[in-house]
Amino acid sequence: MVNKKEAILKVLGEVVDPWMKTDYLTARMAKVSEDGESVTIELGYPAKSVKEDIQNQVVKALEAAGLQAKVEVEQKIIAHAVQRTLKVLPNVKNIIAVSSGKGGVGKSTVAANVALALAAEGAKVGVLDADIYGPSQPMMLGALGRPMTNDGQNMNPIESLGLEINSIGFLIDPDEPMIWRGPLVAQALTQLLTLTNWHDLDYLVIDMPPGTGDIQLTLSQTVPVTGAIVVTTPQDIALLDAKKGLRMFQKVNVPILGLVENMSVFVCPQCGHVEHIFGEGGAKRMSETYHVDVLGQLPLDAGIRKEADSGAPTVVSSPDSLAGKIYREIALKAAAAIAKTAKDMSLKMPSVRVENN
Ligand SMILES: Nc1ncnc2c1ncn2[C@@H]1O[C@H](COP(=O)(O)OP(=O)(O)OP(=O)(O)O)[C@@H](O)[C@H]1O
Repeated sequence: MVNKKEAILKVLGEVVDPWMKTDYLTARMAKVSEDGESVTIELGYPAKSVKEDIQNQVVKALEAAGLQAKVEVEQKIIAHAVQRTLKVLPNVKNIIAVSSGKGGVGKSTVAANVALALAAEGAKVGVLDADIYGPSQPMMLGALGRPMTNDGQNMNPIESLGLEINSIGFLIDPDEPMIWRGPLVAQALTQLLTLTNWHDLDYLVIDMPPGTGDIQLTLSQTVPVTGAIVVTTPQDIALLDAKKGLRMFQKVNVPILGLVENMSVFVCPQCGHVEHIFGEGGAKRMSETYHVDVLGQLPLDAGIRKEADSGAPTVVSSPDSLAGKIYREIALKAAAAIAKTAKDMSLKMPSVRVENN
């Protein structure tokens, strides 16, 4: 006779997590007590807003199989693997690079909203503004002032809207043209990353400089990135650039968490008419060709611009708007995609030392 624990595990092997699209057994997220009286689902992504749905989903699946148990849903975010030649930072579990093939497609707006959405789901989140050409995170996130230092070497991030923030904008003169060469920029950004006193972050969202030149390539080789989000607009030319971005990350073995298509459609505020101003279906075609997910498609929306430019992005100022909902879905899908990547094993591996006796 099959005991209760085994029967429950069999059911959990058929219940698919809505964000990871994997069943709880395969994803190794389910724990069942020996007597089968209690079930714990340990999510690898922050999920405050969806925990209850997941709990109901599991309870219902068990009931349908004639089983009853106390079901709890918890979240435990761990560090995942980065490029083989690099090490995960000790105080940042996962780094998400938000990049775009060209400027002005809404990369910084997506980065800010995704960071806020992850924080709203219960994660500890930081933002590193590495966009040397237009550091806009301090303005978008209302992060005023300059990072202070206690020891003359490390900087304390600025705190705003529940996030820890540091920006290259604090260190450069925004009125001076940026003429640094790639290696110098990468060096400055790596220092900004490692010399900031991040406080045990689950995710650090990096707003990357736009483009796919040598600065971006050097960064993708020197910053320990867990996964990348590529932002694009539907225009063909932006998509061509986005393709270069995808290939760049694939070349350096950084998993692509997915694509975000920004300014996808225009919805007329007067009559509700939907217009595909910049063409239709580009991100979908690209996702099929490159086998990457589309995390979300955002409309061209005056609210998004106003909210971001006034220091309170959509996720905090209109969380229940359509755009707010799309940003939250993008963040959940990206975090779930990270949860599916390989764990960071570097702490578990003994360090090898060769000694001459
Ligand atoms: N979906 C949207 N609808 C309307 N306006 C938007 C949308 N997304 C972004 N914007 C606005 O477009 C402008 C450019 O966005 P953003 O700064 O995020 O782009 P970017 O790709 O980071 O540019 P760069 O890399 O050149 O700094 C901003 O004023 C922003 O508020």
